[in-house]
Amino acid sequence: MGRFSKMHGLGNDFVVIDARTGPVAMTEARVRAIADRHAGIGCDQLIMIGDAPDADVSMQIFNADGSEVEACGNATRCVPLFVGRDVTIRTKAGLLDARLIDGGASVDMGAPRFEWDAIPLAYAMDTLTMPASWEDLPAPAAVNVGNPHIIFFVEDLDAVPVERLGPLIEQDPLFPQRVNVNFAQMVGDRHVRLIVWERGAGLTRACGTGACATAVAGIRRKLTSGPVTVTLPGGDLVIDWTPGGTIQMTGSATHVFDGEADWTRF
Ligand SMILES: N[C@@H](CCC[C@H](N)C(=O)O)C(=O)O
Repeated sequence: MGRFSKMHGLGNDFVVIDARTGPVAMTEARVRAIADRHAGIGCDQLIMIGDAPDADVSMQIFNADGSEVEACGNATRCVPLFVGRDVTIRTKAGLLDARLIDGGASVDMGAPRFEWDAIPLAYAMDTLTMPASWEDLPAPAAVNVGNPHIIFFVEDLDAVPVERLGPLIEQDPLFPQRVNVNFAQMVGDRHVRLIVWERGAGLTRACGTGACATAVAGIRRKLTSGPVTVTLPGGDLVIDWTPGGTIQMTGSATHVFDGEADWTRF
């Protein structure tokens, strides 16, 4: 039997497995079965915490569709809560520092990247105002914050057909590794509303890296300046970034329950 914790950051939920006590073989099919909300435990992402030679712990991140990815902001805030103290975390996107605060955590998410081949895009173009549009949504920005994001700043967020456009853009051949799709509306000088269609997970209640990418794109476009409050369907994150620096993300992290499961049954 293997132990796990059910956790979430603003309703973006995780099955967190402690692989420090023994290896857990995770296949794409097994992740999909565990993440299944009807026949499995149910989660947006499955997180495996392990040992790391150069950090307190390592974190592996799997989307609900079984794909392994580089970064997950909301899960990163859950890691110090899971471990019980401030931690350095080795991820595929680099080494991250996560500090516990009252009710959540603050994380240094590293420096964003803007080069077209770092997003990555299929061919060279300006990533601040992309010469591309989907239906009547023009000129998005692209940012890599460990994982790839595209951000549309819109006038009326409620009018965007997120569930129709999200998967279409996620799978567009312009994005060789697919993409997380962010729809954002400025609602104040330092306040943005955001809905995210996540690569490999679909519509989630919150996306930490999406909030980081959106705040960075808004600051680069001079629509806002940090710290920026990002309101997602699941609640608020505060994101701070100054050009040339690293991104600071602060917000809640929640432990729901602990359980045991026989992973070979999935
Ligand atoms: N929910 C996450 C992002 C998870 C990974 C993402 N779907 C991807 O494929 O890159 C967050 O809080 O950042």
